[in-house]
Amino acid sequence: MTNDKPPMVEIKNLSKAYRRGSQIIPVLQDITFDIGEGEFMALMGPSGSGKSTLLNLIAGIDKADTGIIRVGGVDITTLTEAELAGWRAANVGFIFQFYNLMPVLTAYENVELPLLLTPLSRRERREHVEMVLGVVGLADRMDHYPSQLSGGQQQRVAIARAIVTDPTILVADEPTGDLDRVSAEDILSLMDNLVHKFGKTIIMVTHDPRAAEKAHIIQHLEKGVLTA
Ligand SMILES: Nc1ncnc2c1ncn2[C@@H]1O[C@H](COP(=O)(O)OP(=O)(O)OP(=O)(O)O)[C@@H](O)[C@H]1O
Repeated sequence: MTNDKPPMVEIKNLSKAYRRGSQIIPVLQDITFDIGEGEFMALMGPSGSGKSTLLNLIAGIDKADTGIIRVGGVDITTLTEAELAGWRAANVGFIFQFYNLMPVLTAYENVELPLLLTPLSRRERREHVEMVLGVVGLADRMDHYPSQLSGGQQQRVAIARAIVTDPTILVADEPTGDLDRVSAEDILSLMDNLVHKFGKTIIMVTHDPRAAEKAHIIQHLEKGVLTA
């Protein structure tokens, strides 16, 4: 795929180690790659190879030791914790393996949650929430609680919540890991739609080869080093 725009995500010479007492455990070593706008990337690799750590760095949840992470032109490694929190809220949509919905809130209320941090009026929030619940095919389930929804439907609500603020990037950590094959296919088609119809940029950690097949690019990590 050719793309003459600057990359949506630029990662240069990124390294990260965890310290346990005097022990230093290298987790990511000298990682460099780009992700274009509207691309769908899968991160694969054995357990412990550093996939979630890399995803968390790109999403601004964790801090790199060295290197550059530019997302939408902003080098997030230079931001303070407070700036990073604001940046995350405005720029990153999260999709988790276990959905992470609030059980006491309806589908509508779960999706509205990130908008409560914005200056949007109640009416504007309603328009946004109804629109994204329509995109994920759950317009008729708005008043259901998570416990009244299937796993696949809960993941759809979580995806609606991730896109409702129109973030710069979507990060997904094993989004199909808790789903049966049919629901997993369904969620992957939805993610594919977000990329093709809405131009979203997605970075997804997965062990599932069928999930990776949907992606445009697959990056393999092996003991903290990119191998492809
Ligand atoms: N907070 C932490 N403190 C110390 N070590 C950590 C921490 N988080 C992760 N690690 C270590 O970093 C390495 C990479 O972990 P990471 O979760 O990124 O791997 P992964 O490829 O996502 O694995 P999995 O597929 O099992 O989720 C592992 O050796 C892990 O033990």
